[in-house]
Amino acid sequence: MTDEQGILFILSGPSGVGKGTVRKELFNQITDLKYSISMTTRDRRTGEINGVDYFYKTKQEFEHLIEQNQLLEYAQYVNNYYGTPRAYVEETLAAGHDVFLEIEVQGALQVKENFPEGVFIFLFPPSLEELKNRIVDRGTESTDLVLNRLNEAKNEIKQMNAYDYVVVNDQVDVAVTKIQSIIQSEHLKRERIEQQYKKFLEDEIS
Ligand SMILES: Nc1ncnc2c1ncn2[C@@H]1O[C@H](COP(=O)(O)OP(=O)(O)OP(=O)(O)O)[C@@H](O)[C@H]1O
Ligand SMILES: Nc1nc2c(ncn2[C@@H]2O[C@H](COP(=O)(O)O)[C@@H](O)[C@H]2O)c(=O)[nH]1
Repeated sequence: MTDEQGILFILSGPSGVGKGTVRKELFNQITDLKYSISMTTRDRRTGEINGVDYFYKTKQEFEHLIEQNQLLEYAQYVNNYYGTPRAYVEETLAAGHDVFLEIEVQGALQVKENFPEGVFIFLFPPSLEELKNRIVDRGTESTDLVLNRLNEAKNEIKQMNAYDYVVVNDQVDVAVTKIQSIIQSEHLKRERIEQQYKKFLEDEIS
């Protein structure tokens, strides 16, 4: 057991619930958290930057990454691939930094199998009506894609029991404060376990 490894935090929840908005505000408050930039085959939206919002890949490039086992998890979500680069996450955690993933539910469940010690947070909408308004008002998807994403949302919400924490995103600042508290308490929990383990080893030697 070592206290050098960082903690992996996974934020997921339905499209449009506000994961990106909450994550960006969280990163304004906590500067020593590292964001894992995902790979995707979806088209770049206006204003998005390759290497900042995502690494944009062709389907062929993405499937090559899958074959090379370079993804910690990946999912097909509404006709596109999305995935987390394995090397960045493993190397950053090993260097002692916390890593933050913002991913959909199928991918989060894969991470849970490989990294059960991760901290899984589900961001929940105040209502389905509000979720729909947020996706529509964002204006980034066609009507068909909004409907596909809302259908996915219902399946995703059914799986929120698999998460360690559920945070309602009614007001962004309140959701951010709750996630900050989760991060702090997870650190305290691990410090206490570490101390108990060290004490156990000392007692055993003496
Ligand atoms: N608490 C909130 N109250 C009102 N509007 C919000 C709130 N949080 C986010 N929004 C708005 O909802 C829309 C969707 O937010 P955002 O893009 O962050 O969602 P997301 O979960 O990251 O979506 P996706 O999974 O599709 O990337 C944005 O227009 C954002 O400004
Ligand atoms: N399984 C993964 N899901 C991811 C990843 N990166 C983002 N996402 C999620 O996909 C949907 C759609 O995203 P959008 O940018 O097209 O709106 C959303 O829920 C994202 O959180 C990933 O690496 N793996």
